[in-house]
Amino acid sequence: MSKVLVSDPIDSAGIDILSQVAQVSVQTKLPPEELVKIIPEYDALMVRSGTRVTQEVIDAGTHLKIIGRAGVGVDNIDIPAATRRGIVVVNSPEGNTTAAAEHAIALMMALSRCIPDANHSVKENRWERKKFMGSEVYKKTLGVVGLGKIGSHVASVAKAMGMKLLAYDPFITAERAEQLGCRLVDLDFLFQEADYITLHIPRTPETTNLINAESIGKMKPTARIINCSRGGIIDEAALAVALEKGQIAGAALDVFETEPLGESPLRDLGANMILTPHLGASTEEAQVNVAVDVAEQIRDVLLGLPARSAVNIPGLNPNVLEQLKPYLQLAETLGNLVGQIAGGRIDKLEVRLQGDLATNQSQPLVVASLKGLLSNALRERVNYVNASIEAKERGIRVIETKDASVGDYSGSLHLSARGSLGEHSVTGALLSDGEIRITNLDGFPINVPPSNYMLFTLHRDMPGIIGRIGMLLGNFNVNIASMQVGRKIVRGNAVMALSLDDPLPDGILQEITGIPGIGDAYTVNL
Ligand SMILES: NC(=O)c1ccc[n+]([C@@H]2O[C@H](COP(=O)([O-])OP(=O)(O)OC[C@H]3O[C@@H](n4cnc5c(N)ncnc54)[C@H](O)[C@@H]3O)[C@@H](O)[C@H]2O)c1
Ligand SMILES: O=C(O)[C@H](O)COP(=O)(O)O
Repeated sequence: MSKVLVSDPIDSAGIDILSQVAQVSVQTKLPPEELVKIIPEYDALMVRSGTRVTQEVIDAGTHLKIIGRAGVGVDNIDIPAATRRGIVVVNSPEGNTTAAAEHAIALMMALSRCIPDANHSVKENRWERKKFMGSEVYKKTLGVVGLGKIGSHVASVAKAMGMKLLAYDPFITAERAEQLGCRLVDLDFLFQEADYITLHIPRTPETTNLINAESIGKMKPTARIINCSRGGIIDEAALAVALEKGQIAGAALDVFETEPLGESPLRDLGANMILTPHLGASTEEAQVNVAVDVAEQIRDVLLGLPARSAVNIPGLNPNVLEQLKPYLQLAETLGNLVGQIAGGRIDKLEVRLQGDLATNQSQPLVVASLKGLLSNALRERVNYVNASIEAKERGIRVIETKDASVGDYSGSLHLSARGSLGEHSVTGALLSDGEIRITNLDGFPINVPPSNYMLFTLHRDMPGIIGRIGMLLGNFNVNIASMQVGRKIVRGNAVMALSLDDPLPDGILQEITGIPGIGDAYTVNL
């Protein structure tokens, strides 16, 4: 039975799902060295933001197939290290969107009405009505930095509260912003005009310290900043100085450069600074959502099924995956086949999507073809995660082409590989029942299903060849399941494709190529 380590607090709904297929061990607050020590035992690791999944952890996790992040941000996981090792990393891109957006709104309201300090004051037996004079958000301008899932939700709630909305997001269109009731503006304009600035962006080199002394200097003295996205996007020292000096009116932070927040000047500020301990996703609903979402994906991957929200499988978004699922197996089979025929070191692979298939995204089929191709050398070590990297490291040049013209099949996939045994090509298609057919080999039309053991010959189309091959295989006690010849002209060159019930014994290829008229022969195991 597979083993899953859960190293952060995860809702029991997720643990129940994992327990259907695996032995689950929940061990939170593990010191890093302890995690490295125990991780070799596990097939899967499930975390939130509390566990740092470093390269050391990943390298030690020799059995790891999947790392699941029950949440959005995967910045605590070394994704390149996981990708190199072929470990799929999944997250829950939408499970806590509402929770995080509502927390941002809650912080904005708490800031505008001094709620935390007023609460504290009453509990301390004071009644300071004058001290906690608030300001309304109605008709104020909210600047949303990052108009993705959470930013959009915040915008729609703020709009309902009567706020005017500005947005900065270099990756969305003005039309999309308009649909959300926002005016897309440049960052400086947003800083200058906004009464409230809310951040909903990932931490990247571009966004690190986006809010700093200089950008704060552009803001109104009445401006208030909310950060419910990632620590490090605000220069905390600069913010503390600005609040101390009254350069801006307030800030509310849920996330910090270092978590848990250690010694910090932010702690010394008054009602103009609200701090929460990374609570954006901490609602009962969000925790069930993310736990179920990620546990289901871990379960599926452990059962050999694809994950719907893998962050390190390029081009495989859930919708595309669903649509292309039958073709992925076709691509993998053809990749495997052409890899064995081309043989040895492959330096070029052309992947051509033909007919109806040409309307699809090619990337997933390229990855699947590479996985099949490389499985000859790398066996189970190659998967959808690392196939492209492995191909690149082996110097395989990949050419993707599309040809919308329809041939014998409405949609087909053509692979051509150049290897140490020459350049070979194979085409395949799916029948209406989803069955795979190999429809062409090296330009010769055939129509054979793939099978475990296959033999292909390139020969002269002349009497006696088929019989002699049949005799030879019979002598070696190899049973022929099906046989087909593909030729372009009578008595010209031809291809023979045989599906066999038994593996071909060593040395038989030499005897086959010794038959007069046979040029080349290839054994293929699919
Ligand atoms: N506090 C919490 O507990 C909590 C919970 C969930 C998510 N988050 C964090 O919130 C952030 C937003 O999450 P999301 O689900 O909305 O992500 P998302 O990917 O849906 O949206 C992010 C948006 O930021 C935009 N963006 C990227 N770089 C930008 C830049 N340089 N300037 C402006 N915009 C930029 C993107 O175009 C995108 O629209 C993430 O950092 C996520 O990790 C925090
Ligand atoms: O990226 C996220 O999903 C949030 O930061 C939530 O993190 P958490 O799961 O540790 O609460």
